[in-house]
Amino acid sequence: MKKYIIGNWKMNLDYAEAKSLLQEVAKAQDSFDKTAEIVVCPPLVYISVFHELLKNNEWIKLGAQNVYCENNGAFTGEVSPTQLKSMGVSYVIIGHSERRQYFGEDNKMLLAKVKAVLKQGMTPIFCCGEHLQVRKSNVFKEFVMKQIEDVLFELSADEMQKVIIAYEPIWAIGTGQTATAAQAQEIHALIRLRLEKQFGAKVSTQVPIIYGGSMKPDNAGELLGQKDIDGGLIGGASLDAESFAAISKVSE
Ligand SMILES: O=C(CO)COP(=O)(O)O
Repeated sequence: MKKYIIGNWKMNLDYAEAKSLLQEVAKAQDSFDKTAEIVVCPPLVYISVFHELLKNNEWIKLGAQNVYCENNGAFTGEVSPTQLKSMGVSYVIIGHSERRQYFGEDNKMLLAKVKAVLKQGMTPIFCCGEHLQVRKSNVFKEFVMKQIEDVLFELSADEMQKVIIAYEPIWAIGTGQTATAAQAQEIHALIRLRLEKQFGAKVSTQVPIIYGGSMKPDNAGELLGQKDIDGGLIGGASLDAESFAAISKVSE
């Protein structure tokens, strides 16, 4: 399966910085793995300018960090799937732990968002992952499986095969403490097994399961070398064009 290298810029960079980072990434094309799908998810406010800037660029795909579940109406401050679609967005991150934690997004909302994004022909990147406390309690596997079952098992097999799953252990996000390749692979394999039981082998082998949490050029090789790790959702290291490119390259 093709590797997915996805940069989540979160709420970082002013416009001048964001534009110059995008230009640096575009200039570094030769340093990226040509066979990987490269996606950048800037803050929403830059999406329309990035759409323009990427007009003649075929290899960098545009992603959004969030979306609302309705296409239009009186939802002050929200942005809809159709609006993102019209700005050339192909990927949408849904259920990032920061949105679950700080904005109280629950399973019902996440399912509505996943469905709304699929309806517009965009790819949801559905995030799951446990807190340190849960990891220590030893029920972390059940916890992560439940996050997936509660939302994604409401989809049809046809819908499911159009979703990317991102496993992001919360204790590894922005902490510099990455999961070991074995820890990540263990959960990825389990997710794939659950997908197979629910949706069949065809779907389970097709759904990309990517890892996020302090992925850097020096640990990406081992992580991306695991059988069930199909890419990375990269925060901090995606804010530097060279590191972002290097992460894609180590997986070649
Ligand atoms: O949350 C993440 C990506 O969505 C990971 O962030 P870091 O790579 O900064 O740990």
